[in-house]
Amino acid sequence: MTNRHAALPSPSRNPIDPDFVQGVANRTTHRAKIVIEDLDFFYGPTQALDGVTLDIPEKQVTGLIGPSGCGKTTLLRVLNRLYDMYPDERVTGEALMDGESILGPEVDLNLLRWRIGMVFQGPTPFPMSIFENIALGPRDLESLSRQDTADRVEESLTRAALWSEVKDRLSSQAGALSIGQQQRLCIARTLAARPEVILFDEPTSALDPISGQKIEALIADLKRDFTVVFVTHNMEQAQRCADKVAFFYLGEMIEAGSTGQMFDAPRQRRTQDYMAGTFG
Ligand SMILES: Nc1ncnc2c1ncn2[C@@H]1O[C@H](COP(=O)(O)OP(=O)(O)OP(=O)(O)O)[C@@H](O)[C@H]1O
Repeated sequence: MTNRHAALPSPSRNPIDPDFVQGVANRTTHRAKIVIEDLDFFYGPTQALDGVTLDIPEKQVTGLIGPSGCGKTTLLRVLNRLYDMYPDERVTGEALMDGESILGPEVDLNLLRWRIGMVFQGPTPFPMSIFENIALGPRDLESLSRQDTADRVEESLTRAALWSEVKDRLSSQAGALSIGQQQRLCIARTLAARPEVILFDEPTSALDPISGQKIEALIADLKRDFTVVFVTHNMEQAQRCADKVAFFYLGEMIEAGSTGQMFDAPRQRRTQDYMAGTFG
């Protein structure tokens, strides 16, 4: 990796140049955990991302917003290489984590998905017990002992704010949990891998308001230890949870900046219109 990603745009450039201003807003003062550079993505002939450049700050929450079909989910799918399972999907450009390519052919995809976990829109528990849902991955992949596995299950469920609700019924089927609990179980399953980055794709859209609030609180807490990226259609949720917001439109990343700046003083007309509810 070159070190051009780590630095702010050169101060010798004209500071009123809008590209310079946007560059500063996009590159926050936090170290970038992930750097996305000029990324294009194609589903067969359909281009879904067009020249996306974005830094994801470490141990911060980054919210991806924008109207339906603008490429938010596609970007998450790129970051943990889900597209790799589909031969007609392809990406160009670069995405780096800690300076190393996520997209190169040499990347160990199992390890990558361990380091970059993903929580989907609706809960996707495995048809097995609560305990096994969490234990399955780390026990097999890290060859954990029985006790270490049990400890990891407790640690993960505690961190996902579910332990007190399920500790007396760990052998029950996960499918018997409420939908909100199932979503926290899926978060616990992701945490059990001890990832560095967690991607959430509209994590509360299938939940009732109370369950949604619990997930929001969880996201806010997780950034103490993890880098979080989440997709949301809910502007209030973006304001409550995100430190940084990136606005997408028709596959392009139009504008990114601190949540305060993006909501109080968006620079681009399309961002203003979207925030104001004029379209989308
Ligand atoms: N499997 C696919 N095959 C072809 N085109 C796809 C596929 N999945 C998504 N697309 C297209 O790619 C574009 C981006 O889709 P994506 O799901 O990333 O948008 P999004 O912003 O997450 O939308 P939403 O907010 O509705 O979830 C859209 O035009 C969509 O129709």
